[in-house]
Amino acid sequence: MLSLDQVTKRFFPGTVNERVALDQLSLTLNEGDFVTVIGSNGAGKSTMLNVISGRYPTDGGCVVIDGKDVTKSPEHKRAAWVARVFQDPMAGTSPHLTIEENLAIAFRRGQGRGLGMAVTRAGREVYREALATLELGLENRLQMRVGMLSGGQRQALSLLMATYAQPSILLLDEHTAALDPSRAELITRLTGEAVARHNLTALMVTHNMHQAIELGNRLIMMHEGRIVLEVDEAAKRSITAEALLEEFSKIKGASLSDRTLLD
Ligand SMILES: Nc1ncnc2c1ncn2[C@@H]1O[C@H](COP(=O)(O)OP(=O)(O)OP(=O)(O)O)[C@@H](O)[C@H]1O
Repeated sequence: MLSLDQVTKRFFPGTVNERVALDQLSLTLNEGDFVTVIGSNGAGKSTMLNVISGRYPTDGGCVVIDGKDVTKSPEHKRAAWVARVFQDPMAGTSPHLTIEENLAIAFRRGQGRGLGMAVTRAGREVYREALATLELGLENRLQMRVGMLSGGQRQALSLLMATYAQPSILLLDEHTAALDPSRAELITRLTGEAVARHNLTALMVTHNMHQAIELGNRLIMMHEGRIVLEVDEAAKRSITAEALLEEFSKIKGASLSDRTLLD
């Protein structure tokens, strides 16, 4: 479903500022895997997502999605397979369009151009049904402009828009970090539900240890552009935040990100 094979990414190569953000990183996600990613500051977590989405070209190795080598595919082409929810709740939706217009665009993703944001009667029923799963009452506010929604409501909508079209890979980029604790809790729950409903393959970067443990069936820890710990499905069921911290403290020179939330 997703495979990174010996992927290297350098910034400012050949200069005194050279940074190796990803160092021959290899990772495979099988269909339905949901991998949570934690690590130190500057470990390469965001860079890994950017290399998968095609935002950054690689300096070595390859990225394979659904058996297709997409290493050289630009971001807009990979958008047919890769969906992403960003930290900023404002990033995933268009504030000047209504809820139903945003959904019309998202739900037609990958079905070619033409209808754009046109809303049909049949479409409206589909949107209402999908919005009802969020349990936020948005199904009764289809014609409201998205700019009027709260950050938590917008992030819930972004999540729905990213997951509904069942992307081959869902990237979650600290997508609850900008929300207050109760909204973060809601989005965490909705994330688990959406991934399970569509049997999605997902990769989630988080600084929230509780979330990293609660969500997903596998966990990886990154440091200096490499994966330094992999927790498989069986081990993840019983792992604790304390055990993860203990593992991290064994890595020479490593400290968990200063934004880490322990509960
Ligand atoms: N656009 C960029 N230009 C130059 N250097 C970059 C760029 N993006 C990332 N880096 C560098 O690459 C390394 C990895 O950064 P990255 O943002 O991927 O880490 P991260 O694990 O997401 O960190 P954090 O948890 O602090 O957000 C860092 O040394 C960072 O300074």
